[in-house]
Amino acid sequence: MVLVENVSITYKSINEKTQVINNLSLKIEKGETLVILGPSGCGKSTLINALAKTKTIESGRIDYIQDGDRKALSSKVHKIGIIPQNCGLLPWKTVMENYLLPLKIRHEEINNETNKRIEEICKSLDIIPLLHRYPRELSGGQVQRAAIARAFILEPDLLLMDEPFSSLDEITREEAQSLFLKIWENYKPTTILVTHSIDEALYLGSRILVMGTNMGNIKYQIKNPYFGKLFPDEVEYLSIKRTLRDKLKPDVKNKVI
Ligand SMILES: Nc1ncnc2c1ncn2[C@@H]1O[C@H](COP(=O)(O)OP(=O)(O)OP(=O)(O)O)[C@@H](O)[C@H]1O
Repeated sequence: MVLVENVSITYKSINEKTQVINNLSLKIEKGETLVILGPSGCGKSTLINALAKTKTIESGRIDYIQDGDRKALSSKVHKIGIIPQNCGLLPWKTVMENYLLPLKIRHEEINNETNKRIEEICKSLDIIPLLHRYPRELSGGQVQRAAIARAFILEPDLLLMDEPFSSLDEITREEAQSLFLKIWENYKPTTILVTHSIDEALYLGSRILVMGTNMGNIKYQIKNPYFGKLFPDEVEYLSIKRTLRDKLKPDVKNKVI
């Protein structure tokens, strides 16, 4: 489980300070897919960066709790997988080299089991023939599938996804989302997904949060019993969609202090 407690983040420039996240508290249960929806600029990517430990928090704490053992979330201790919007693959390394690098950085032994896991994941995402290509030699959909594979090969304790499918056309996006779900079902990592798409939230999220303009304020949340499936009742689907759209309407701007 990941616990975000009273976290605040402010960006400071020469002329101003912008408080983006204000006293945010969140609990992400083990094995859930938490989707965060919120108006543009409310701080979703900032939160993902804080969880990925690439943005320092100003106050509060982010902890990882496993079997009653509570530790500060750390990329040195915990495996944090990231699927960003721009794929995040290093352009000067082949797809396979991109997969091996995070394991080498963590000093993990690359043994038969690792090779089997890589093969299994790549097979289910249909990217075996692409393993020796460079990212620039792949289509947009292939790049995104390669990035999904990289995150799962790490066997992440926490999987972070920042608008991972937003650059894809509709058909490719649906295909990548289904492949993602198929592989997610096998590993069920604790997942946080940021998206602008209500349809994507309802397809991939077991719980959906709508944040206010100044993130810290959770405006609305629902559990989604149909995640990964089609809603059995279209009227119910449209009604939930309408509610989420209403809750997403922006309120006040980020506070300049
Ligand atoms: N490096 C930075 N320096 C100063 N302000 C920043 C910086 N990065 C982001 N911001 C500001 O912080 C706020 C939150 O940005 P963030 O990218 O987290 O929002 P978001 O909710 O992910 O937006 P979007 O949905 O449009 O991607 C925005 O007002 C943005 O202008």
